[in-house]
Amino acid sequence: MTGILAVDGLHKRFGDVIALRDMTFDVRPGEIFGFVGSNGAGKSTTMRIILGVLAADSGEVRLGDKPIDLVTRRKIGYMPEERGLYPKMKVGEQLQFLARLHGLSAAGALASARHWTDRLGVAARFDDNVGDLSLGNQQRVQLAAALIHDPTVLVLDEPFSGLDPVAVDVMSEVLQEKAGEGIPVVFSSHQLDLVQRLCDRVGIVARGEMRAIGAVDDLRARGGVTLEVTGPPTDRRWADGLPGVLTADYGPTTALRVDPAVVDDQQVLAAALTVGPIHRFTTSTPSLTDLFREVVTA
Ligand SMILES: Nc1ncnc2c1ncn2[C@@H]1O[C@H](COP(=O)(O)OP(=O)(O)OP(=O)(O)O)[C@@H](O)[C@H]1O
Repeated sequence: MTGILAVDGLHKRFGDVIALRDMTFDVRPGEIFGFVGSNGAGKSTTMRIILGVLAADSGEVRLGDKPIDLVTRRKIGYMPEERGLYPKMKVGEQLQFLARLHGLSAAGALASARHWTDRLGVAARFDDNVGDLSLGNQQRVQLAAALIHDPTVLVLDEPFSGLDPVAVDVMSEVLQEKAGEGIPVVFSSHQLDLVQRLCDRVGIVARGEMRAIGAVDDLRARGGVTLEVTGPPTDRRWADGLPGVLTADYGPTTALRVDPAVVDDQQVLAAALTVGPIHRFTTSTPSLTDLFREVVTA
């Protein structure tokens, strides 16, 4: 049993730059947690501290109930932002070498290297030097390197950057599979459509601080719901004063910001029909991208 990965109150300063202020979140077993934020927000710094590559000025990282130490850190599968493979070493040799470092037997290391290169679609490159692979294929090998020792936690810094759509699908499937085995999975990404699709929960960071955290749908719902109505004449303020209608932006398509707990969409539709025919009536919630913009620019 892995337990919760808890990042608790991390502070980190580089000279005058405050990289992290009270960075706090947790990732539960079986959960995929998306870590998003603008460039320089502090994602890589947080991940490096989790891995112990960097020390925090204060705060703590725990796995289960215990502060993370050298032994528990070895159980983490990590994909660093600066990809750390040796370009002149063969794919298979490199993976076996990393597996042996994690304590696997020679036979176990070979089996694991074969398994992951096959699973990630780079089996044909087993005997090629890493440096001769395309960047996307190198990234698949980098993921294999993170998985080679059957980790009980996954911490991946921008695993999707630069991947083609097929590789994105393979990477997504593997992350879902590992979460399905009950391990905590955290990854950073700027590809918010992917984060929205894959993650159970998401944390949005800006300037070293966690600004919003929660299930993607809950965060989106917090951003409000908009009813869009196409059809009624634009000069009639037909929605003013209806229960649950917060603002109304009249036009060829009228956008109503509504409180979903109060509004009755059928009442809104009936009110619209009193002034003219309705051609379209839809509900929309903000995307993760809308929310991200709002949070990081606040
Ligand atoms: N070794 C370092 N020395 C000095 N400053 C650093 C160092 N590492 C990070 N920083 C600074 O700390 C802040 C956070 O950087 P970090 O790399 O964690 O951001 P990030 O969210 O991963 O960004 P990106 O999305 O661009 O990768 C930035 O202002 C960065 O310049």
